[in-house]
Amino acid sequence: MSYCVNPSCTQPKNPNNVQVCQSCGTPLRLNNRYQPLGILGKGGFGATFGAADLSLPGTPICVVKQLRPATDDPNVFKMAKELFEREASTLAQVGVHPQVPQLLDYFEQDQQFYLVQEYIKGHNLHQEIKKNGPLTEAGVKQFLSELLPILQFIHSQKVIHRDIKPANLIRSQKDKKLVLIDFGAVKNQVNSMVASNNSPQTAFTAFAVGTAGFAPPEQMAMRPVYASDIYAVGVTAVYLLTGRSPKDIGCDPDTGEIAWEPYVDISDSLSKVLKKMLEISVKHRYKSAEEVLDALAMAPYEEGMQHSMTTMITGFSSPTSSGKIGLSSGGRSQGEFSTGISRVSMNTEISAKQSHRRTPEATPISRIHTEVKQPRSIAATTPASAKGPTNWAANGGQGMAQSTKKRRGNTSESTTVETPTKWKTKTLLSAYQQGRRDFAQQKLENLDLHQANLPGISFYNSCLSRVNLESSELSRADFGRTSLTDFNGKNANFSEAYFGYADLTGADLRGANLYGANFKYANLTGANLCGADLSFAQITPAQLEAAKTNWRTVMPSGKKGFW
Ligand SMILES: Nc1ncnc2c1ncn2[C@@H]1O[C@H](COP(=O)(O)OP(=O)(O)OP(=O)(O)O)[C@@H](O)[C@H]1O
Repeated sequence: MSYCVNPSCTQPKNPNNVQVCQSCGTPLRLNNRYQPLGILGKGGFGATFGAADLSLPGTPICVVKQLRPATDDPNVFKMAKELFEREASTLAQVGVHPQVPQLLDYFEQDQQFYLVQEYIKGHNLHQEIKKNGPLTEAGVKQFLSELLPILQFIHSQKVIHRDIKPANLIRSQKDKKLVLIDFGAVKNQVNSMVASNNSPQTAFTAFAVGTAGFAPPEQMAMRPVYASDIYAVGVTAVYLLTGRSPKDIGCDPDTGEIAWEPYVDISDSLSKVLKKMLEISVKHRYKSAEEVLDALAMAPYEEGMQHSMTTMITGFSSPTSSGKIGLSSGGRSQGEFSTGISRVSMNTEISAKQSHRRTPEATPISRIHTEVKQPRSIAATTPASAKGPTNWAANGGQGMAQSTKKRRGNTSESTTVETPTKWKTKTLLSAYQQGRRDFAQQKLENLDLHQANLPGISFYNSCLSRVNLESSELSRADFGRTSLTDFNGKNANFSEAYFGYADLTGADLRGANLYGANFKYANLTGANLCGADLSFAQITPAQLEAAKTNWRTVMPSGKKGFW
């Protein structure tokens, strides 16, 4: 089929072999090269088409965005054209990032402007949530650790996206990477021009500056800043956690803030980060993607410190304000990175315990820390489909190890800990195949998992010393605080995996794909990174110094053997 790009054509569908529209006579080839096949979306500024590039072997599919300047004034048209060209070069600049569609071409035809982009095959996050249900806390953290580095990159190129929302984030079918689409820069730039010209009829039709509910107030007032994208990422994270759009959540009538907190059941640390991302005032919001990544990386430490202080003051470990129980080591609260399902079951247990326990002298602090949040019914918020095996994040509760109660020291304080399951290669692979993704706090030493296909798995705070993961698929896996000493990760795919605070002493990562991996505060002493790909990885020169690298190692800069 050939699709007519004339917006007023009444019969845009044409047979494949015709050159001009049978209904309105508009040429069906753009720039003598692109054959529009169908419409993907339509707005006031133009439309977006899927098209075949006839000039290339195999006629690959691409995306053609049409921009219509609604003007008869030649001066304004000239200005719009200049702006379009300038913006096309900006899009070309950000399109070098592998998680942004590449700009393939741009041209003008019949007084309309066209941008040609790489076509990203896959579902967007709006579709994924509709199909599989909301994500767990771990899933949302994973999402943030994937998206924020893209934001870091585009901001470093002095570009503000202005329309971040679930529908503009496609999970690429090819490599499962998240791709940020729809840079609204062109139409918004032109809109600003229209606004400054004070002649609303002159250029492209003036349209929304982002999407209502996702865009912050300063952007709606036509004053977007980098932090405007951070706000939109925050709203997107809330959508992923709740499955609700901002319009279905509502806002605080006094402050104008989106009132999302009653709809989620997440750790205090993530809640704090989201709150700051969603600050109405730019002054109080995170200023950069890096600040958010830092806050997320520090969050477990902060909770650990808070817990230690409680222990010092009350003399024993007690539940935190969110109902989680601290570990005796003073580390992070158990279950902090677990799925919503596992956390709910743990809270239930605490609630039951609380009624039997002798409460310590009620100092204000102990009162705060023994307050237990009512567990929310997961069934009320999670659709049945979310529990099915296709949901990669919401079903971590499946096959959870049994909970037991332990007495600690002579304090008679009891807590709930998960008894580590004795995992074998077969049981772990089969649990993963059945949909389980949460393998946090497990003992998995010496397992043979070579060539395993485990994308998105969470081994948070587990022990994987000497595990064989050679040539395995572990993109986006969570190895936060995991012990990976002397493990074999040769030629494995760890793209965008999280290794924050992990111990990788003596790890073998030769030839591994570590694209975009996050090594915040990880110990890489003696780790072998020869031939590994560290493009866009978050790793410091000191960490690289402590590890082994060679001329084949692709450094975060994208260059071989150079920092
Ligand atoms: N590079 C791309 N690869 C694959 N699909 C794309 C790409 N760019 C856009 N799309 C899809 O095309 C459709 C239309 O996109 P487009 O950005 O033109 O408009 P929109 O998102 O409907 O509106 P707006 O730009 O006002 O947000 C969307 O469904 C989007 O997912």
